[in-house]
Amino acid sequence: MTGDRLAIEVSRLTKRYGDVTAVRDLSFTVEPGVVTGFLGPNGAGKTTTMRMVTGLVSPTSGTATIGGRPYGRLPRPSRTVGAVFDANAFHPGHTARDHLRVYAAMGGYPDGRITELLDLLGLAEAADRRTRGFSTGMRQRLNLATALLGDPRVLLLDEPGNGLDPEGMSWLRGLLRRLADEGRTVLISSHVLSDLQQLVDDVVVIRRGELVAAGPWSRLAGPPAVLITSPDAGALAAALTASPANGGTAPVVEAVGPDRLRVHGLDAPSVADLAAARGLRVHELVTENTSLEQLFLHLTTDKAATR
Ligand SMILES: Nc1ncnc2c1ncn2[C@@H]1O[C@H](COP(=O)(O)OP(=O)(O)OP(=O)(O)O)[C@@H](O)[C@H]1O
Repeated sequence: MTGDRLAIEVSRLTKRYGDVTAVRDLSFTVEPGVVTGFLGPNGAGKTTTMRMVTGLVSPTSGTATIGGRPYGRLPRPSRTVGAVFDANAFHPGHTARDHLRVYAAMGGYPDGRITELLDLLGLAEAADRRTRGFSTGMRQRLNLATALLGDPRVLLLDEPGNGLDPEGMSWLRGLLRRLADEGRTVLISSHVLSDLQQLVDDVVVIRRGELVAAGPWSRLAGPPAVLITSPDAGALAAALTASPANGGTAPVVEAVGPDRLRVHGLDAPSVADLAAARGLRVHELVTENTSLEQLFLHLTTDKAATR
């Protein structure tokens, strides 16, 4: 399947466990060639959804397909989809190489692939050590190596950054970026939103099993705000709200301190020009991008969810 671009399609997926509805009527698409972040508070249904996509859990209703087919109907599922769910699923007495040998034998992959992956995942030196002494970061690397054995076109990783130090995170970002650039489909869940921000192109946000938002991160984040410090903040706020921006609507101005304003709907040069035209003093002007964390909190609080 080398070179295939396979989207994941989740359509009206529902999973009930007795009285608990873990996932409810959930639909979204994960595109190939980009890294998609799967976000949601604890218990939102991320793992259940990923398990349904990989055929480990059967849906109560709805479908999940990869390249148009359910996981169970893919011709060679383990060569098409690599998934990581549990960072601790190793035999403690096995070395990293033993662990990969077992999985390589099951999938019919050559031994050369093991050495290649131990190198790629930065585990060459630890290859012959028993996994019982592995740090969480090393376990994450070994899990990823296991998922990559079949050179899959689709990767589903549940919290792959857990336990990685900043250097490990930066390495993981580079690796996932490269895999996506090769046209693979990469879906990762994470709690550490600041780590994801520098990595994801698209996001899918769920809450209590339901979709809250999905799409390119840059679109969901919206245009940046402008943070301005001015001893003439009051006069500047009045001038800004009286000035229609490009689209004809006035910018929204928020007071964030006695001499600080946050301006939405007008870019930094326009704010500066307007202040200069009115003879108002500006001490500081900063463009402020929405963080993934801000968007996440905005989308997953009760107030947002009941809109
Ligand atoms: N096998 C199961 N039996 C009963 N309830 C379950 C089962 N698996 C998950 N649940 C419930 O379904 C809901 C969603 O759980 P899930 O693990 O999918 O969420 P999550 O978003 O991955 O959470 P976390 O970020 O905490 O891992 C939770 O209320 C959980 O308790």
